[in-house]
Amino acid sequence: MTALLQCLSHSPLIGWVDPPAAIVAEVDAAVAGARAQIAAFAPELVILFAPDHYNGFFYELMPPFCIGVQASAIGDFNSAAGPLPVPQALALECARSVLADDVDVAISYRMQVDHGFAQPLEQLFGGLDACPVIPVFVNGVAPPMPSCRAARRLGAAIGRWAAGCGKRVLFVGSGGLSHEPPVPELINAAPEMVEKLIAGRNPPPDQRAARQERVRAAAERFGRDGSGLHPLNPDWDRQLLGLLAEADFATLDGFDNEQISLEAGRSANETKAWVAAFAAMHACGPYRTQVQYYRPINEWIAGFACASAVPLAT
Ligand SMILES: O=C(O)CCc1cccc(O)c1O
Ligand SMILES: [Fe+2]
Repeated sequence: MTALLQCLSHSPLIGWVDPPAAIVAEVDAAVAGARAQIAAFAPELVILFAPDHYNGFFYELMPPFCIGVQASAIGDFNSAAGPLPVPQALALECARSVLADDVDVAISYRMQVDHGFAQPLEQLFGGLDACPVIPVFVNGVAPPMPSCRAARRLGAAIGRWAAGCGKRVLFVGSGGLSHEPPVPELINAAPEMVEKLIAGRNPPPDQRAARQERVRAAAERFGRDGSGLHPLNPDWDRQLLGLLAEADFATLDGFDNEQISLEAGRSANETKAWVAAFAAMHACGPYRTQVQYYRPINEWIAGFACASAVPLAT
């Protein structure tokens, strides 16, 4: 087996605003299963698709997609901080191949990433530096956003490169599913916030703390009585999981960003990281998907899912 896929929702609220212990235990068991499957596979390279939440990417220059050639995690909430072990030559080779395939992607030699990247690496590997990783930013938060179709085409191009790179590759997708946490928005923002969204790298600690406290308070309320935020949408989540499992990229290509936001919350656009990861896996051959876990978890503001995929022919 030379390819494996693991997708999972992220939430920085894990450990901050938790659902009942039995639910936390369910998620822990699902993640432990994913870890064991990955350990048995022993990946030589991780290609990690994930969004950002105005921690590393800003409107000063907001690409739809970006491959990190050098990258570090900023450590928001309680996520790990520090450099990611990016194999530079491989990341460049990947970018070159994708661009030669007529799929445009930015590259960065100073990519900053947040919990969207750090959390899956911590959950699946116990830390940031366990395995070489090519981080791929997918803009799932800052409008105007790339389409599902563009995410699928990016993933497929990366998958075609990965299929020929001679390594055991683990594709990881991070984010979603349905949710709408209180991420700031450029539209209607006050001038001070506008500046932060355009050029807000490395904010002072008190500003970061205030922002995190806003998210925490919203999660507490949403967890208590389901109020204050766009409701999670289990039907939408299950439909998405079904389409990914069936590799029905034709239907996924037809998803519209506005419609996603209306039905499943604005941050459901993060699930393009899943679409890209599954498309990459699909480029390596037919696969079989296992949904290891799903539950809408208000306390974490997330339709929370774990799904893996293995090649059919093994
Ligand atoms: O950083 C932020 O402000 C948003 C944090 C956040 C909360 C819940 C679910 C998420 O997927 C997420 O990213
Ligand atoms: Fe997120």
